[in-house]
Amino acid sequence: MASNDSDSQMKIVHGDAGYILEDVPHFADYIPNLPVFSLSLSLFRSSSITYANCIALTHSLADRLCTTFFFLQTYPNPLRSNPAYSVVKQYFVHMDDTVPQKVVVHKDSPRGVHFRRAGPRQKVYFKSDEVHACIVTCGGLCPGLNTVIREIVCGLSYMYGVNKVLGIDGGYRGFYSKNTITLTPKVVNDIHKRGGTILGTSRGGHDTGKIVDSIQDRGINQVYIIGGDGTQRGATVIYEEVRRRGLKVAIAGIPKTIDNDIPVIDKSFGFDTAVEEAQRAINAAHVEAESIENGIGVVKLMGRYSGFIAMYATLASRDVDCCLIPESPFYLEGKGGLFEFIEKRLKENGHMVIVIAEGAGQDLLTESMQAMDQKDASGNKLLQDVGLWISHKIKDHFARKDKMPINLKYIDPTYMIRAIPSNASDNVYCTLLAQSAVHGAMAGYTGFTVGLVNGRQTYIPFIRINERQNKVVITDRMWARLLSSTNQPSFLSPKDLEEAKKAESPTQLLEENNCNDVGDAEKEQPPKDEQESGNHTDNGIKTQN
Ligand SMILES: Nc1ncnc2c1ncn2[C@@H]1O[C@H](COP(=O)(O)OP(=O)(O)OP(=O)(O)O)[C@@H](O)[C@H]1O
Ligand SMILES: O=P(O)(O)OC[C@H]1O[C@](O)(CO)[C@@H](O)[C@@H]1O
Ligand SMILES: [Mg+2]
Repeated sequence: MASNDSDSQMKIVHGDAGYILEDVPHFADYIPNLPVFSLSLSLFRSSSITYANCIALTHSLADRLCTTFFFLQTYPNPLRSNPAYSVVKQYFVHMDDTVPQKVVVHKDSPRGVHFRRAGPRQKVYFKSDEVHACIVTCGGLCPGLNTVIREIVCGLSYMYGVNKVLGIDGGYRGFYSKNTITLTPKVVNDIHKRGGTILGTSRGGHDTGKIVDSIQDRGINQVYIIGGDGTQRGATVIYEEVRRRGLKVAIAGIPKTIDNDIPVIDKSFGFDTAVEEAQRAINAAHVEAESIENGIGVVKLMGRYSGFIAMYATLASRDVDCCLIPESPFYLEGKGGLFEFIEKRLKENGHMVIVIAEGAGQDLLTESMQAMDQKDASGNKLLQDVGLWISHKIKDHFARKDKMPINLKYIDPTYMIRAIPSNASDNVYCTLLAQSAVHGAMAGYTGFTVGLVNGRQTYIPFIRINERQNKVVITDRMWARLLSSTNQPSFLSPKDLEEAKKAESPTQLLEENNCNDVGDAEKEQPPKDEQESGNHTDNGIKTQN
């Protein structure tokens, strides 16, 4: 049984044994079906024309009606006759295929939340020459943006014979304030080898009415929106307005962020590339630090609210002695503080490397500096430079009379790790995301973000993507692994720890239940929210297959 939830963004379908499908919207939810076959039959009965002619006649009439009044009509998927796909056994995704959000389960656990599996469908809701697609990139840069653009253009063209694709220049505001760029497979052929986005990007400038007017005026019927959490929220209101106007326009989101702060999905594209590039900075910091007495290398990495890049770059490098992230509070002075740890490590090893995410320690900065309450055009808080601040603090501390002399080098590669082209693995990931988005839009789905869940491509309702930010859970095993790898203190006071446990209790509960005590879990079904967030993986980020 299906029921519609908040603004029809999520259709919930319940099945046996606690199965829940959090489905994505479809044109059929709000555009009336054209009764093609009843029309054909009535014509056939009432006239002397043959049945075949009658079907052809109604189809052509239906085509015209569809174009004018947005009635729905389906067509066989052109991939059926595509030599690349016709040999693939079971190429089309079964309409009942869904992917579980949680793969670690107990014997008697409910089956839990599922998402619709992405991929090509038997029937499509657009004829190739009817499609007029557009692509827009918003928010900060991220490795792989050009690859996604390339693969949407090539996917539409090579798989579905679609040749009308526009690039929107400079983010959301480009819909109404700039010219468009014509995108063809030839134009995008080499772009995956370049960093950035050939379409340009921006923050702010989201005027829903003007954007949808522009979509309508240009006759666009597929909109591919590539961007982070803010962008996906913007895509949601565009979808809602499109639906309110009853337009046959598919709105498909492709999640982008090197911060990896988008929930539900295994990880965002470009993240691997950013972590890899961060190694070069960490390596340089290490070389500098170990070449000089009491050398300290400080590296600042991106991560406004989520410390995934810092955590993964630290784990990958093995040269890092201390990793500081926004999710884990720390303090400088006194027993158990950062200065004490630095002194200890320098005495042990003669050098050390500190990796700090840009959003870490912002509370300490505002304590010691004048509070800066500025925001960017999208409303994101502008952060103060924690790398510079902590470098000064460490230098000042060790410059005191009774302290050891230190040599500190500060490296800030923040923009360098996101302005590069994607690596091989991200390129493959970008290709799959782009192709899944194209299949979804062609199949009439809308209001969805495409994403990898437990290694499978899925369509996720916008509402699930918007409901929270993905963060490192410091009471999870992955952060514990990092602490044991660097052998750094957690810097958490008992009060901090208590708060962290409270904030992230669902995950912690699940982990505890997994290892120690299943009693409580069996006694009481956790609320829906808790069941969902208990899907943290052993590595904090799931890898793609
Ligand atoms: N709630 C919202 N409603 C409508 N538009 C929004 C909303 N939040 C953000 N946007 C728009 O989305 C675009 C991108 O947002 P933002 O600058 O926050 O980047 P992002 O997509 O979160 O990417 P990242 O933070 O990873 O760089 C901007 O044009 C912004 O105006
Ligand atoms: O300087 P900009 O372009 O606003 O981007 C900075 C922000 O973008 C991000 O990389 C997210 O895209 C954050 O980590 C960072 O705070
Ligand atoms: Mg964001």
